[in-house]
Amino acid sequence: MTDNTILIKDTLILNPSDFKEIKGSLLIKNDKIAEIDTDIDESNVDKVIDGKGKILLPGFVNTHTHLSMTLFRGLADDLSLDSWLNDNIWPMEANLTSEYCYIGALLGAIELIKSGTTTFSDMYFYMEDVAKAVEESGIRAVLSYGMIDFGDDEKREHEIKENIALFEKCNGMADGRIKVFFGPHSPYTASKDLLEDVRWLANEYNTGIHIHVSETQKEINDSLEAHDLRPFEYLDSIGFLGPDVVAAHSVWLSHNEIEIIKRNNVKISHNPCSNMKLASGIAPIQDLITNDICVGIGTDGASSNNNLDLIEELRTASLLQKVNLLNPKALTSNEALAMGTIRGAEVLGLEQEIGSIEVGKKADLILIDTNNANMVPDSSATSSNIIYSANGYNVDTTICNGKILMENKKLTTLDEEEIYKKARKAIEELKEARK
Ligand SMILES: CSC[C@H]1O[C@@H](n2cnc3c(O)ncnc32)[C@H](O)[C@@H]1O
Ligand SMILES: [Zn+2]
Repeated sequence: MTDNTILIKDTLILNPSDFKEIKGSLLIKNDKIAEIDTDIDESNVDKVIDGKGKILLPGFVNTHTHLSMTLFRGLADDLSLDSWLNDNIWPMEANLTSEYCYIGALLGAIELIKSGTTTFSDMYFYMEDVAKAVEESGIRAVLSYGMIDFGDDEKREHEIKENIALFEKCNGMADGRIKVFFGPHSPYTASKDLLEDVRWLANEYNTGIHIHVSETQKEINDSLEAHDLRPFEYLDSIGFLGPDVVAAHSVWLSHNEIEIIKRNNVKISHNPCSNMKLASGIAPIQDLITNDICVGIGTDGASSNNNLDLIEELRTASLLQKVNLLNPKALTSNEALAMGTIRGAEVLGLEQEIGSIEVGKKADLILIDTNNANMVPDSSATSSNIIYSANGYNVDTTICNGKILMENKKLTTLDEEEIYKKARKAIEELKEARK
């Protein structure tokens, strides 16, 4: 079989693992980066992309989302987490079907690809249908089934069976673009037995765990009441934590909990827009980074954000730390860019494959077009122009696993209009079913 080659020529390559900039070209061979040089011969190359006036970056990594929830965008705004979830989202989710989750995931995949995200980590229901959307769209994903048992033994067994079935069916699927984690929803919805079973299963299957932790003050108070311990103290006390645990939100942390996170090498997914919109709080991200804790970025679902634009999420993360600490040097544009790429890859245990631009790594790459009003002039450092000035709409090309998913803003794998039509119909039906 002959190699499939793509040359991205005459571009500005910015590698967030060392922030070195190269003016030159990059050659993709099949699914991997094959060569990076100031000049690469373009004869015998299957496809040439002109990168002039563009910045080449690794694709962004969204470490916490619920892709099918894109259907619920704008459905329940201006609410606290408690009321958003209990009175609005859970009643809507009761009527979800595999088809709705599939359409919601396709809708989300369009938004991810268009705004430069090539990998996302998801915890939700009907995950085999999300896997189907991942396979068809060409994106990369870490999928987990969201397990909730509220202490019910029968439910626990069912939830565990679902996540194991997902692992057995989908781990390694889509040419290896899909990995499966275990997804206990949170310490307040998953019993101690379920959390202990998940810890054992993650070791047995040699995979990761995706969980919401310490999102609101209410969660801290409830945990203190139930266990006399804060959420991370409780998870530590039952031996749940480890380097394979990805804790979303992690907003309300005591000094002792930061120590616990560090000691267990737990990975954090920071979700600033969702935390702001639900008025949950401000996570101590600068503190975590200073403590050498690995922090990636995530949007959470589009129902609590309300979009999946990681450039906007990184900008918000940076500005929020600055204003919270009254320190303009907090979460710099370099730190934010790393958080959206190489740190995100580390959070998901994928740093050997993705997250930076290096020969031998997977060709998950994006081009940002600087010839847009909001990016001219580019007198600042390149990372500053991306984090402080750009947004997802400036992405014009997205490549995942060596395959072009969007070129010059045109999607190659998904039919936008068709999916928008189906998504509009799906949410109307779901709203009708709730009445
Ligand atoms: C059991 S599948 C995932 C479950 O999580 C819900 N969810 C979405 N966003 C949040 C959040 O910020 N905190 C807690 N739970 C969240 C989602 O609606 C599903 O029910
Ligand atoms: Zn979430």
